[in-house]
Amino acid sequence: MFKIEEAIKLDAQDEISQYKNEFYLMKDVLYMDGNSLGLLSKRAETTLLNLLDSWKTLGIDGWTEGENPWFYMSETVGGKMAPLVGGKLGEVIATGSTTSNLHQLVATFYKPTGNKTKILADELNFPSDIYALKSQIALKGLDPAEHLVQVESDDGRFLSEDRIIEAMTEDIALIVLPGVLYRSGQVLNMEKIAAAANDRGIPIGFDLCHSIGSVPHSLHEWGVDFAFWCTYKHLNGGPGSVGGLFVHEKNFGTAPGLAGWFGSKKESQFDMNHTMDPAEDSSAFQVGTPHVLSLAPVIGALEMFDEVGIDRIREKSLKLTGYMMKLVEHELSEFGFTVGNPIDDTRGGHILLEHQEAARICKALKEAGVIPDFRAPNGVRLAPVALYNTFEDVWHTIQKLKVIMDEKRYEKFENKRGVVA
Ligand SMILES: Cc1ncc(COP(=O)(O)O)c(C=O)c1O
Ligand SMILES: Nc1c(O)cccc1C(=O)C[C@H](N)C(=O)O
Repeated sequence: MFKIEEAIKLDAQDEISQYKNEFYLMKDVLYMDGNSLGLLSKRAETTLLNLLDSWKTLGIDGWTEGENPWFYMSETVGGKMAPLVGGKLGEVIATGSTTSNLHQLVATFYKPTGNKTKILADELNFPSDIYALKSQIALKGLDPAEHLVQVESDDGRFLSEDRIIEAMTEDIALIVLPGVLYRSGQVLNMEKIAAAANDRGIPIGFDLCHSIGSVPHSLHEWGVDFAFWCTYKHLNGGPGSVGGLFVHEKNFGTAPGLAGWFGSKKESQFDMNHTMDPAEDSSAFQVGTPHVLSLAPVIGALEMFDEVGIDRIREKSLKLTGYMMKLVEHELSEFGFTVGNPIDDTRGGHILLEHQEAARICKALKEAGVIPDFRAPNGVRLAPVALYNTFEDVWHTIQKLKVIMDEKRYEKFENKRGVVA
């Protein structure tokens, strides 16, 4: 069970193991950071190079000609992401970044009126979301200290769905929550939470940065009003690759809070009228010219999700993290780690090991050829990725961590994070 032979056996049983050959794996490196920046695949590289070629050979005509006409790319890539979030065609658009999409969606769906003026969030979400929510509240002339309600966590790791639902009181005008928590990897029961929000008539949106490409979603069926995400983590779209958003078709026709000409109907966009004629679907929530160079690699990266399907990815991901947790328990029990992720199937695509020396343990792991990431104040996140990591990678990672702990190799580093952790 704990010997390398077990890892070799598990790899031999893995039906999607061939996909690791699609990626540029770094030499002598065990890459466990797909939840911050996924690796480059050959297909993503190809679609990026093809895009450059279309610019080279077509110039301005690249907007409407060539393999992937730029004018329609946001819609076509959105369509390819739709199965990953359980959206219908037209409900998903590739655009913006996580934070800019959140701004767009809050500007659209946050309509404080009468006593209903507050936004419900949580105290564990990624800081950028909280900054955006506070600034949107301030833009309405309201005080964020009073109008942002953050559901508390008992242990700093997990949120209780029941507590979230209890906080959906009369004064809540909008709800924004993560699908998977960025530190602990807890998968929130989005279906249950969305049903409660729908019952109370409160618009609800989810940040899917850590869940898209890692866990399946059925946003349309669950009645979620909107969602937003990045494509550079589990989708392997590259640093700064274009993000995405979902708007449920029940909300089509809602005027975009932040308007811009790329939100227009395609056929009238170039009429140059000063009265906007917004698209009838999620396209309406685009603002300016798409960042086509940062969108191009996403096309190739998504092909593999289409071929494999999110259910098989989730199945392997759970096996990888399950195997990793067993090894942690067996090999690292004497070194003072606490497993900070859910141990059952409500964990997402990574595990979180908490330790007071976490910052320098991460540095020692990097020195030993393992790429983790550190999350303040005490977290080592390890994300074995279904498309390119193996069970052997997991085995070697834990063996290396054991040596680091056993020989206290982390002691030569300062217990302080780097500029980009
Ligand atoms: C959950 C979550 N929300 C928001 C962000 C911010 O995303 P962006 O920099 O793409 O706006 C990140 C990561 O960067 C994240 O993990
Ligand atoms: N977006 C990032 C960046 O620009 C640099 C380094 C890391 C990131 C990340 O995405 C971090 C990620 N949101 C997290 O969960 O911590």
